[in-house]
Amino acid sequence: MSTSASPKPDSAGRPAGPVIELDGATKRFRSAGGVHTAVRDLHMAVGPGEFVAVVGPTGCGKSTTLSLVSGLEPASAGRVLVHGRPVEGIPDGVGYMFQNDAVLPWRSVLDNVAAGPRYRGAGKREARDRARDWVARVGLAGFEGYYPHQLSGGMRKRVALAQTLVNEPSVLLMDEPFSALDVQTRGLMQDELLRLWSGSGAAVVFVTHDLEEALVLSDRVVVMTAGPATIKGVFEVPLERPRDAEEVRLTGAFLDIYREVWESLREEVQITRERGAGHAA
Ligand SMILES: Nc1ncnc2c1ncn2[C@@H]1O[C@H](COP(=O)(O)OP(=O)(O)OP(=O)(O)O)[C@@H](O)[C@H]1O
Repeated sequence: MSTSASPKPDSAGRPAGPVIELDGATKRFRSAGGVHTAVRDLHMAVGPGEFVAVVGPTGCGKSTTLSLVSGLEPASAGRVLVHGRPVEGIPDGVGYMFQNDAVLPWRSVLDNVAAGPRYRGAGKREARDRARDWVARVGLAGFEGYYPHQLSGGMRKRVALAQTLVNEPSVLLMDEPFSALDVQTRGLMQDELLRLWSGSGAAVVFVTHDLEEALVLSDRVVVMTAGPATIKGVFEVPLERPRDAEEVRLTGAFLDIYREVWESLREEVQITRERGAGHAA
């Protein structure tokens, strides 16, 4: 795993080294049925400006891993660090995007995007100026006054992207943000994300069921085992940037890395399916 070590603090005065670090992180949930281990002994480091995708079988613990980084859930054992500091609550500089977006139906596009900066203390005018800029950057100039119900699914996702990026996160956590979109819109959003992320310096952890999506977007793919999730393998993605989401999947290099990662993932998917069949029997 890359640690992108640099001897000096970054421009925001943050410590050098990985932006995200999981060091033996484990999460156990207590329920009426007893204690359930969701993720176990995770070791992972993500440097500034790195894009890491996490894939694994259904229910293995991918979302739980993101919850540990975002501070939504405390680790039961091990350490989770963001910018070199232990995560206690939601760390500064973290932005998220989930499958269900946080676009509020009663607010216009502009007000939805301006809400984050307002909440973080920006004045009304500054928040709206920044929001207007991001609305344009995600390709929605002219739609500032529209309400979410007047937008297509893809446009709504663009609003959600602007809502997240307007806060200029140094850590971007994405949990299947495009999985509800049709295939074409999904490809467009993948391109859009790559364009907006490139040069932002943000460290991204992107959870997806879709291995193609993982490879199109990331520098590295982390394959998780059937639950409780631990890291089975880490694969560097040898595809040049900038990438075109539609074109890159047709290249020989893409097919080679796809086969290699799928070989690893397939075994875990199979284990999960067999367990499911066992439960159904
Ligand atoms: N708050 C919670 N309380 C109890 N169990 C939980 C909680 N959150 C998650 N789990 C359990 O932890 C395991 C991992 O769940 P998680 O949502 O992290 O998996 P996932 O890989 O993201 O799933 P999917 O692929 O379906 O999105 C599951 O068995 C789930 O039921």
